[in-house]
Amino acid sequence: MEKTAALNASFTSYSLSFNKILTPKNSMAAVSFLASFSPRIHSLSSPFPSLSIKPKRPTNTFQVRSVAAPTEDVAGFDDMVSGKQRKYYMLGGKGGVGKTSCAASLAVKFANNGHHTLVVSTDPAHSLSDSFAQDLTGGMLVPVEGPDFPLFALEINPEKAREEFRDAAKNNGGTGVKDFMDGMGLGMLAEQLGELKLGELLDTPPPGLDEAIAISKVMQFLDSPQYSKFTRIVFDTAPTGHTLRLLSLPDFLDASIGKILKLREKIASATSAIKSVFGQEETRQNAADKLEQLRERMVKVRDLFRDTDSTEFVIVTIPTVMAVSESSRLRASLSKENVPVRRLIVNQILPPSAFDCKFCAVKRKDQMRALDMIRNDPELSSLKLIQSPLVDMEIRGVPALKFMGDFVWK
Ligand SMILES: Nc1ncnc2c1ncn2[C@@H]1O[C@H](COP(=O)(O)OP(=O)(O)OP(=O)(O)O)[C@@H](O)[C@H]1O
Repeated sequence: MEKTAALNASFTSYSLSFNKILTPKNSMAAVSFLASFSPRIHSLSSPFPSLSIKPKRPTNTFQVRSVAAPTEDVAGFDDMVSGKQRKYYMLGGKGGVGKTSCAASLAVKFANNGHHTLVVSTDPAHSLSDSFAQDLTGGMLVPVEGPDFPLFALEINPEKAREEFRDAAKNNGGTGVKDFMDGMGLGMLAEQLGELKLGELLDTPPPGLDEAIAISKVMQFLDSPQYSKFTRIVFDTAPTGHTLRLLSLPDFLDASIGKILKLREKIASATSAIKSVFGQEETRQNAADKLEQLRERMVKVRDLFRDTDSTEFVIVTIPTVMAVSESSRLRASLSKENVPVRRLIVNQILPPSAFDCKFCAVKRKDQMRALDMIRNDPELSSLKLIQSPLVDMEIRGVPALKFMGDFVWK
């Protein structure tokens, strides 16, 4: 009975209805996490000065109090949420640091604050479904149940799409390729692939083709009027390497298409007289126009990712030397690509404790060293630092994501 009562733990100042996800086991875990923010410990070493918990007397309910602190507005969420113009947030970083959890919690928070929100995963190893504890697979927009305003999720599997593309190329000698590429919003590229025999290159795909398919699919959705209502788009990106290819691809395509177009012009001027005799001039012109359209679309994507007014890349990391080093390189690459970065989430920081075991004490020291490294890193020190605690339960499902969102996105 006592455990059942604990299930009803109420986290009042967060207005958190956590009951749906609490089992007797993890409810105690939640309680122990929250209890670790006791005011006494907080005054010693808490890296989260705005949080403290005060267990109520013997009533089996717990209360998290939000204590006013100068750095209360750590993430600057008010700024992120304000305005109805469409904004894009891309969350990226090293594998396993918590990108999906941070992206999903941000999407839930946007949706709970009045935005029609879309969360997109471009990571071939998707975990959005796991994070939301709902089946979001299928490559289409799927509504997420729970938030106050509509939240949709889209899991794109670029590698699978490429496989399908390659199979279509083999089986249908090109026609199936066009149908498939049309479906992906890349019909004009298919024509070029056919004409230039680029299809053969799929056995050794050009860098970034997977990401091209991912971008193209998202743009296809967002271009259509029925999706114009989405005012916040959150990308849960693949680990660092993929992300950088994704960002540099529009430039790569822009350059290649530019070259192809020039080449075509030269060939065209030499052969147009002959071709027009055989009635092929119109087809050639049509294909060139479509290629130009693709180029323009990619330029649009590239500009979007670099638009400081509408786009922001949020780096997620953990307090280890390796992760911080990778984040620093990522920031440098993003700066080179002119992608706006303002925030750095340091996730999975050990919560304060008065009684560290030897393991925890060593770990904590390591984490503090990594945090110092961030403060002294030329690429990272200027970013808004968002510190997110390691919680001793799995963050799964909308109520848990809301819970995480409330301490990360303040
Ligand atoms: N602050 C946290 N406290 C405790 N567990 C966390 C925290 N953040 C994330 N996790 C857990 O860590 C695991 C990995 O998180 P997540 O899937 O969000 O990472 P990721 O960076 O997206 O991983 P991948 O690179 O594999 O896609 C999950 O089990 C998640 O619940």
